[in-house]
Amino acid sequence: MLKSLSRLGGSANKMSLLKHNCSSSAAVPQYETLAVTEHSPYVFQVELNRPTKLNALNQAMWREIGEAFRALSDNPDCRTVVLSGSGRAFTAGIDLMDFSGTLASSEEEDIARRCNRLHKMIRYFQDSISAIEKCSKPVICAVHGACVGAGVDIACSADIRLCSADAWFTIKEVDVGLAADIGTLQRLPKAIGSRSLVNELALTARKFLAPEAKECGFVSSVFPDKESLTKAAFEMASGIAAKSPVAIQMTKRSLVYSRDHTVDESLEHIAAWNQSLLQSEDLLKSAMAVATKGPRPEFSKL
Ligand SMILES: CC/C=C\C=C\CC(=O)SCCNC(=O)CCNC(=O)[C@H](O)C(C)(C)COP(=O)(O)OP(=O)(O)OC[C@H]1O[C@@H](n2cnc3c(N)ncnc32)[C@H](O)[C@@H]1OP(=O)(O)O
Repeated sequence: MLKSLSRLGGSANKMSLLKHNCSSSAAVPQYETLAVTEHSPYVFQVELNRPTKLNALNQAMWREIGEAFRALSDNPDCRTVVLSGSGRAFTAGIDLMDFSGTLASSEEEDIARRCNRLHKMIRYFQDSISAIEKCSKPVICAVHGACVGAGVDIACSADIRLCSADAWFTIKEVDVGLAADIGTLQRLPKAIGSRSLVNELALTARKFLAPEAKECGFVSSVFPDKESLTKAAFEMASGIAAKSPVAIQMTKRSLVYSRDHTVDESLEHIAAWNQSLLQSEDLLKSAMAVATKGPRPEFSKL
């Protein structure tokens, strides 16, 4: 087995020597409503950071979530992201004061122009939250306390959801006179098994607590408190970050693609990608380490 692995890796080994540690660290941008930090090598944290307003999403936060996840997607120093909230809640959803200001229109604005503006605004908010799903790096969403409205949109866009025992969720939109339009109605039915439960939660806006979130598969684990949740989220993130970034990023890409396509389309999708990625040095390094029971390999930045 080792002989055939080394044949496979002849050119990959040379490439590895040339490329190893060639790329330099990129600076982490600063944000008004988010705290973005490099927690440990290759692991970043994005913290919603308006704790006095329970991390309600104002205009700046809508903009910055999109900006931050697009930047992390392109940042070779980032391999996994933990997304959490500062203070006593994950988020209380859209900032209702800020939002009512956005909805107000001047008397000169006719219906067509108002519709045009609102359509753009909705698409802009959607793009911001979709940037989490489109981020090439896995995003682990760690929810504690309230997760309301737009918070559920955010959680639905993450790859892995964990929560603390005090977490509670509500698809609150119908209670504030809205049909949810930022992704929950599109993504939640694909995240949990029961269509009836999705419909019930969206139509009644009733709270669901951590045990129910776990039981229905919305979160994969519940931890006793925020501290243990955060610790577990970072342990998971570090474990993922230690693996081949080629393998991890392609796995995320394939999982997201497969959710929205047929099995046959998805098999062709991964075959088309893997005809290139099977030639990566990461495959050789990882397979060698497994075959020789050797130490975990280091991987070049991606
Ligand atoms: C195009 C549309 C795009 C997106 C649409 C998204 C839809 C949604 O997100 S719908 C959900 C909207 N959010 C809500 O309805 C939640 C409102 N908040 C609450 O119900 C409560 O705050 C709570 C989450 C149950 C927590 O209650 P409590 O523990 O008693 O804290 P409070 O004293 O109420 O709040 C503390 C502080 O935060 C401010 N705040 C809370 N939520 C919001 C919010 N959504 N928008 C703006 N501000 C909020 C609250 O006013 C307090 O601020 P003070 O300055 O201390 O008064």
